[in-house]
Amino acid sequence: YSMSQLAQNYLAARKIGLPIRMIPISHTNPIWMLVDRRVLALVKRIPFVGNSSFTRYNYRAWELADRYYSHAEMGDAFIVATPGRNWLYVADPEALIDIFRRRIDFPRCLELTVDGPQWKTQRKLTASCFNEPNNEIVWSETLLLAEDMLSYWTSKKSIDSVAHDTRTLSLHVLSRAGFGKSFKFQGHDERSEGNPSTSYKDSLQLILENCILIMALGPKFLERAWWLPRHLRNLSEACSSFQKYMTNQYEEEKRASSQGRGLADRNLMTSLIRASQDEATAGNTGLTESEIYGNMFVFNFAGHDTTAHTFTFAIFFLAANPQVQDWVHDEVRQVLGDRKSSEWHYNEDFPRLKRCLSIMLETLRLYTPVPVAKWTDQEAQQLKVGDKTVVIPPSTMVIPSYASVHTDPKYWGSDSLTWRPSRWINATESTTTEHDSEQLINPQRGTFLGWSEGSRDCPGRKFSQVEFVATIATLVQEWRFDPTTEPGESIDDARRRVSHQIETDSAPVLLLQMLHPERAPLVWSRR
Ligand code: HEM
Repeated sequence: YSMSQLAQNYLAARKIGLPIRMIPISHTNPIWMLVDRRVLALVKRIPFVGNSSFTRYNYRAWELADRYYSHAEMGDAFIVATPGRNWLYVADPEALIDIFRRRIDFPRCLELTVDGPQWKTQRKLTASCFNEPNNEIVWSETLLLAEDMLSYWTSKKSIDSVAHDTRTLSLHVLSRAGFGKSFKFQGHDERSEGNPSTSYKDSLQLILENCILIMALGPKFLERAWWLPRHLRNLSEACSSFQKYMTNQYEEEKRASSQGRGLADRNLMTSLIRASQDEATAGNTGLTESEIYGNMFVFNFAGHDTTAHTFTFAIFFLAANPQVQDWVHDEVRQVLGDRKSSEWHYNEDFPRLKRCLSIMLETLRLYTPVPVAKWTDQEAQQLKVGDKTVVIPPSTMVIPSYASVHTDPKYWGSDSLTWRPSRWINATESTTTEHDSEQLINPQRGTFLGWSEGSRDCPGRKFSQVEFVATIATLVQEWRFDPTTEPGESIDDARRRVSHQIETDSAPVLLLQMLHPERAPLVWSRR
């Protein structure tokens, strides 16, 4: 059956007229996904078979290892025919912009949020909550948390919990900027077991750690199933306690607004309630209570691991590249001097910390955490790729080749595979100070898609940038960090080991992440 499906898909792919590669197993087959890398590592050793489309394309996220090579061989678009669907990979910047623009023609394959006209209302309201007052909250809360994280890290001989601690930081920033709830940072060894049925933070943490399970089983099922194992019952308690918290917030904001005053705090939840009520007052459709809860869940889900994984990659890249640490440190000293973080100002300081931001951009360029998959759904679609127009049949996956456009030497130069944040900075004619003459470059449209593009791009882009810049500036202002050395290893060897680990031990779990960052502990020393 599989082979006949593959043959049919191959014939359909031939009609499109683009280069084709065939793979015998669908790379999204869940059983295959459990063993794909292990099996292929064995197959690679077999002479003649070892180097084939099967070993090259038949696993999830092969794009990361392949970078721009397949597109260099086959051009800006090619098809991988599988027994499931045909997958069209596109690396032409203009065609990509066209795909992102045509939201209806190329919908997301897996919808996290709603789509259609309902989406339009929701997006308008949700986007309005990601505003400058909220970014200011992100800035000040991140500074407090990053300061505490740094104190924790520098109080230890070495740190092997970077990934864990940056997840805590990102969760706490979300709970403050999302719901108005502040929590003190607790490092990996300081964390006490909380009670998810009474604590808002513990319930949110448990929910985010298990969101796929919750989505698969459904909160209603969990609620009714008293016979489930303890862990799942805890999860159910966390869902209801979190729901209670959201209901309280909702009622409070509604009360405040019916008395003609909004809550002073412009967090995402209160802003969303307010925006929705304004919309209803103007005679348009606002959001229902459950739509507000749904959106808050999506904000948390979408803003947690994305930022935390990016932090982990960036911190390990910095540990492996001390010269880049010095380069960012220079900027932080020029912009912030000796000022304590309580005296840093979002409006004045954040826009000047361009080198700090370039660390994030360069990390996302090479390790883009969120894969975006579109498809043609039930209709055939035309797409212009270069000077050729192709007709893509229904039910074809359409994949923006991030890993290719982000590393193609055509756009990024001959060292495109090297992590070099300074590529994002251009020095222009000097303005007031030497540092302020530096500007962030604007890459050619369609060649950098870290936060996606078009009407469904990431509304949390600036939120995540503010969080990232505030953290990096805090970490490098007075301290430097290096990998610990293993017996017989020089510090340069240790740095090479960390670079190698980033390259070879990163893969998608839910999102792309470093798989075992704890294997490379870091040590902190004062500058
Ligand atoms: C490094 C950090 C981040 C990266 C790389 C990132 C990337 C992305 C990407 C690529 C998408 C589009 C996904 C798709 O089309 O399937 C997206 C969507 C989204 N992101 Fe982010 N994101 C980040 C941080 C955040 C944060 C901090 C928040 C919120 C606090 C957030 C909220 C959202 C939401 C709500 C969507 C869905 C938008 C819609 O469907 O209209 N993101 N993000």
